[in-house]
Amino acid sequence: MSKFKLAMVQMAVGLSKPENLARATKFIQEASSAGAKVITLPECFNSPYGTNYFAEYAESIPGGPSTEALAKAAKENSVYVVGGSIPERQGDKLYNTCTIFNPKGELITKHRKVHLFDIDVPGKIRFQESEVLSPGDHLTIFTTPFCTIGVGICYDIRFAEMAQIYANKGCALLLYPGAFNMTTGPAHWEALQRARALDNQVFVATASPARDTGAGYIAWGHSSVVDPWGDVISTIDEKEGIVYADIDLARMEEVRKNIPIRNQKRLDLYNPVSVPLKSQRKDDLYDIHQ
Ligand SMILES: NC(=O)CC(=O)C(=O)O
Repeated sequence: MSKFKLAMVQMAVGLSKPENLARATKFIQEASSAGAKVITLPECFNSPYGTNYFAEYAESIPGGPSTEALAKAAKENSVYVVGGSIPERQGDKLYNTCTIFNPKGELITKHRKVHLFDIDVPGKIRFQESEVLSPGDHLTIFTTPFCTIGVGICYDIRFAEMAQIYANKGCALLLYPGAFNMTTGPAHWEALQRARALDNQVFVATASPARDTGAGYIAWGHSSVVDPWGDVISTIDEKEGIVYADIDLARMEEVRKNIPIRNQKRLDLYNPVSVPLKSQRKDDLYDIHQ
């Protein structure tokens, strides 16, 4: 199938976990009714985003109320659900984790944010996820009947090498649940999506929480879908809503044919960042769900 509808959910996230889960479920139903086959929630959709909240809202995966709600919603609506992220607890460690469900409601894989959001922009924003979270150690790819999809969480989008590996491994779509803020959002959010799309001639899509100006961390919003030409083909402002896009793989092939950078790389002059050869990597570096 070369065409399918993608939905990126920009939902309000508050202090009540049950209300957040009910909202996510309602949005999944709505997107499915509109014909979406792959539905993505925002980063930290079950909890406010903040290092002071992660431990309180953390769950084991699977087994917690958030993954149970997503499994049920995926099954009832017969859709792929890319569950934004939730704080995950395993042993004495916490992770920022995206769970991915198939249309039978089965958890097929999960992505733990591999690049933790540790920044300090004086006078603007200081955020140190590593004070409470541990980083993941896998890149995450899953296959659907529509296309192969690579997953990153928010800050992961800043790392071009990761996206390039996904593209080299056959991903046509990169999904980044994310929560940029009022400093980095206007400056970098769209530029990074367009950069990753242009570098790799793939579709790139983001899902942010809706903006809550009363929150400790104010999300930028502006969930979007960018096509392999670098055009923003669907987007939203800061309020709640769903961003839909028809992902047409023929468009990707056309762009790749028109501007064939993939066949023009001077690998004799620079090392490929992708390490697809088994001999060059640890066997467990990638979590690829076929
Ligand atoms: N919240 C993040 O992980 C990333 C972010 O806001 C940024 O890179 O800017």
